Amino acid sequence: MEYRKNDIVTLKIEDCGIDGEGIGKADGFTVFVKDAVIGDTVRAKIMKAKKNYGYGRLEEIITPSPDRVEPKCQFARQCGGCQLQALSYEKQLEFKTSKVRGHLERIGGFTDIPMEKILGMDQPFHYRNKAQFPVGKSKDGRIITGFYAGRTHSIIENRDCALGVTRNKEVLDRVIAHMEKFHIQPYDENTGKGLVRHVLIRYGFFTDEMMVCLIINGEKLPGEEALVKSLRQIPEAVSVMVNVNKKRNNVILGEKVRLLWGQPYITDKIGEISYQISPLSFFQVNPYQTGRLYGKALEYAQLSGNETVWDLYCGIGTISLFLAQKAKMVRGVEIIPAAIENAKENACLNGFDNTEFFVGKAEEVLPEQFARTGERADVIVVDPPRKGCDETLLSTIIEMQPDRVVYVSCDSATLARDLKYLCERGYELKKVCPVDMFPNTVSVETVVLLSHKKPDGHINVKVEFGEGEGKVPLDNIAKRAEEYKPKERVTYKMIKEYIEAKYGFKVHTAYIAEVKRDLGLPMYDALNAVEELKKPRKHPTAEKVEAIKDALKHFEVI
Ligand SMILES: C[S@@+](CC[C@H](N)C(=O)[O-])C[C@H]1O[C@@H](n2cnc3c(N)ncnc32)[C@H](O)[C@@H]1O
Repeated sequence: MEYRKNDIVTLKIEDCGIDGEGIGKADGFTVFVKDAVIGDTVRAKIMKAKKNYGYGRLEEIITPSPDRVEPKCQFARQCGGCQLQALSYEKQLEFKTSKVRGHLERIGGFTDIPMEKILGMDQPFHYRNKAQFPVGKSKDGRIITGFYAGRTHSIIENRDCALGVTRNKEVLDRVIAHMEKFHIQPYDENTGKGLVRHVLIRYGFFTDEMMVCLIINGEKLPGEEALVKSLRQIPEAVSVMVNVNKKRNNVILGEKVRLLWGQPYITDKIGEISYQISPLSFFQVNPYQTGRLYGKALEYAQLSGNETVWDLYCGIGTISLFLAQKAKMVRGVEIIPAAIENAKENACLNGFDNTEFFVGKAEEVLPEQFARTGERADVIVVDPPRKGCDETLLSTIIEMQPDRVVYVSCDSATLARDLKYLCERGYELKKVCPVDMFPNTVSVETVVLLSHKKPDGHINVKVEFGEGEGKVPLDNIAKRAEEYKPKERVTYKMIKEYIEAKYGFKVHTAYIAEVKRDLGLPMYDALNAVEELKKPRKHPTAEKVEAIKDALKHFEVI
């Protein structure tokens, strides 16, 4: 049956989408319902309808799922941060495990997946060591801070997020009081006017050191000394900074930082290793789980002390130093120069002399170094951003033939794509362990061990097809051929329709092509492609990039 906009449907929710939305069917018509969880029976109003599927707004929970729980945060439904707070933690872990498994099966083509039990948390709240609160104004003109409502830039006022540290509230109270006292205006995205854009707070869970950094649309903040005086009353404060961002875009941090008081970093520990973390550094946000994640990477690396290891996409050297405890030599590569400075400092701070760090793109540094020295690696660890590894890098790994590859991933779709590449060229999937770094959200981290298949000789096998003893039945071949049949081609039109239905905006073909290119997906030459563009090409906004990636995931392209 086909449904139209504004129709009301009753559904049993049977599945969970990649963004945590409930999925159910009404007379064969699939409906995605935000805020519905598996096991609920709900009434939903169709907001967008396509031929076979639509998007519904939750109107009523007729029978709640046995796995439904009361969200800890009163803003859980409006806020874009926690998509799964209404689902029991046990079921969240099941959802994440099946998300990873699904990607490995569908995108990677793996069948027997050596999956370990997901590493979850005992207390899945107040785990974030970093928070970035946007600052704005309420309808009645008050200065407010909180979080953006899902897929919008309107602020839900909340100084007490259930995922952040409880100290955040005191910092925000003091910053807002300072802004009111000195008549400082929050930044307005629409006009580009106003000063304070965000408040960034970082907290060292194992050292109790706190950094407060105000991101401002200017060089100076009125009453800087008074602000420092106020924030210093918080016993954990060790650093007060400003970050200058005058650009009119969605990127939170600018490049320039200025110290107002204290030290330009906080220190925190993971296991036995100390790290200095500055406002711009990438550092995992869940320190409890980070130790377990890195511990798993170290376990998979199987180091005895004689190995040469590369840690690619190394950030401030977090995994590198963990590995350096047990390896002969660790070489890290990272694109951000400041992070490499931190990595070197962190190596000194912890007394390691068996590390070396390179600034640059992993896909350029590794082939260059391999060509220059010819030295192979015993183990290669990769921890790329969501888009996964560049193909040049993967082909260099194949050439270098390390015994083991440990892949740490924050996006199981691109992970599956990259594993397929490596496993088609001599590697074997040995272990997969999902780690819940972000409870109550749909994200999941995964650690994977691949080992190199070393042929120890050749045997000749004679195969006879047909029926009868010792013969391979032709049915099996037909079955396998069916499995390998190419999937329906996903067209740009399908992607555009999906995005318009789900997000309510249109995306240009060129934008889809750009995202595909960035993800390293195969591109086909357009017949009408021109060599030079008359006008420089515009790029999609972050919101459109996310929508396109979502559509590519939906159609299982990634
Ligand atoms: C997911 S983070 C991992 C950082 C680190 N391993 C950790 O656990 O803290 C990915 C890192 O890759 C860096 N990066 C992004 N593209 C890169 C590239 N092409 N080559 C090297 N590093 C890159 C980012 O700056 C970021 O620090």
